Amino acid sequence: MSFDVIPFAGALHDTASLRRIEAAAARSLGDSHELMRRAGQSAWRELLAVWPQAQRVVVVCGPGNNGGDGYVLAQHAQQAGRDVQVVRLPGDAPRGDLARRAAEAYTGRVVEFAQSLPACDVIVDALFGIGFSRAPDDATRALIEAVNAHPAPVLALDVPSGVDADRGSVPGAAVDAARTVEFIASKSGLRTGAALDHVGTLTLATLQLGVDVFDGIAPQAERIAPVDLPRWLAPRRRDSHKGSNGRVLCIGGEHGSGGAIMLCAQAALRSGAGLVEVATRERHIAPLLSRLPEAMAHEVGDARALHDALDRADAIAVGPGLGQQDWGLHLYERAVASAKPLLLDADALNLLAIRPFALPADAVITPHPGEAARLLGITTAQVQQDRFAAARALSERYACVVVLKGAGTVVAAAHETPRVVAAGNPGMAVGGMGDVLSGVIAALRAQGMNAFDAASCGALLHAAAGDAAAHEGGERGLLPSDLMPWLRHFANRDPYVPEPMR
Ligand SMILES: NC(=O)C1=CN([C@@H]2O[C@H](COP(=O)(O)OP(=O)(O)OC[C@H]3O[C@@H](n4cnc5c(N)ncnc54)[C@H](O)[C@@H]3O)[C@@H](O)[C@H]2O)[C@@H](O)CC1
Ligand SMILES: [K+]
Repeated sequence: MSFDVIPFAGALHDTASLRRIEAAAARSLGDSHELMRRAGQSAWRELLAVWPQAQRVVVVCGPGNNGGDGYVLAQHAQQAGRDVQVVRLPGDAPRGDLARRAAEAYTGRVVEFAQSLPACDVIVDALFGIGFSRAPDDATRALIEAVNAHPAPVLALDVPSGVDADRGSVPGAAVDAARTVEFIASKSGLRTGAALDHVGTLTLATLQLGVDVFDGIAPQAERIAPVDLPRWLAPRRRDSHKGSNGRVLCIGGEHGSGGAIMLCAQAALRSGAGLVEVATRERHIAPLLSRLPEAMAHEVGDARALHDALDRADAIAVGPGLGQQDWGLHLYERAVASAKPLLLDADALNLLAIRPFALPADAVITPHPGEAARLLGITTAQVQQDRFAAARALSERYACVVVLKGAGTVVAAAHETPRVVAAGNPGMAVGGMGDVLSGVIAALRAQGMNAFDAASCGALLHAAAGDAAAHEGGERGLLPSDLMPWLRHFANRDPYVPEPMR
């Protein structure tokens, strides 16, 4: 059976799985070269469809099979009457049989890269694919920089060269592609971290393989996009009441940080919580209630009031503006000890890093890379080098669900396939955005969603709202408050939403 869409649309694979899939595909076709032929041909079709006017095509070929795909494309371009040049580094003639065969079939010009690339309308990046294995040396870096400095758009084959297709990191320099056509299956590393600045628009060429080539190979991660929201956000029952929609308790707002807990509470209400209470400093209560009369706010100096509020809550968000002084520490300890569905963010994570309490089962933490680094005792750069590994390590160390924020948010939990959020934008890198996310996830928990789904759906809802708000008025100057109407929109919307650009 042939198919154009892989069986599990959000499936993401790592390079080890891809090697196994490729081997199964080669066995089923009885010829490895056929795969390369199909890869090069589909990439050529993609180039033709996107840049039909392009007459001059430069194909930058590396020494491996990614280069082999490039020679196949070059041959198609030449046969179609285009002005084609293959450019390669001195010493980068094809090394393996497959790529050599593809190179021999191409009879056009091959030039060695010196300092600059020829004038052209499109550059095809066939330097490295999933075989990229180390930081580029000086000569390779110079070639990558020449590609990026060239005015022509770049079509990357399988992976933008220089991007680690498993981790999403860029150990040296990487090609900035306008488009990347992935072969056979989508790669987990192209959905998170630094990779997102290099991939451009991602498309998938399935090479007309049968579903059987995926037999026994589980995806490493799942890509989730706004179209997936209805999976979790079914329409409400007609006879629901405010109690059945859950009561959220938001804890935080030390002196000087009252806005954080207000944003958290407002986001919880806009994400469908039936009742929202806020435990905060007394001086924040009046401004909070004047902005958000739907919330109930308490001064928590009184131990009885805190006990009752904790007892009533269906889910607790602790951390926004909490501070790390005695007041915050006390509230953090009480929240963790409550054994209620718990969301920890911001200062609650800083307190967790220095006072590692055992978290209640199914707690959710939402660190940004800096907080994740503190929680793991490593550097932020190390977190970003492998965001999947960092999220997994956090979920194991703290026995909780982890939402590792940043470009391509990763949601991880023990015994679950990690999810990567294919939405969100750099306008969301602004103070207060995390407080909104905390409120969203706590609201979904209070409405009965399990921790992993609430974390995934909440991260997606937050990102979709951020994209809609940015679409309205731009990324710069986007405020967390701008997301509020969009949270409501996406929490209720029709099943159909256009796919994002990646
Ligand atoms: N194996 C298969 O069945 C298929 C492979 N295909 C293509 O083949 C690619 C994988 O091919 P390969 O495994 O040959 O690997 P690549 O072509 O991605 O790269 C491996 C080559 O690059 C060198 N290299 C890696 N990192 C380097 C660095 N930083 N600096 C300098 N040299 C470096 C390696 O020494 C090796 O020679 C896929 O991404 C895909 O494009 C497709 O043709 C489809 C079928
Ligand atoms: K490439």
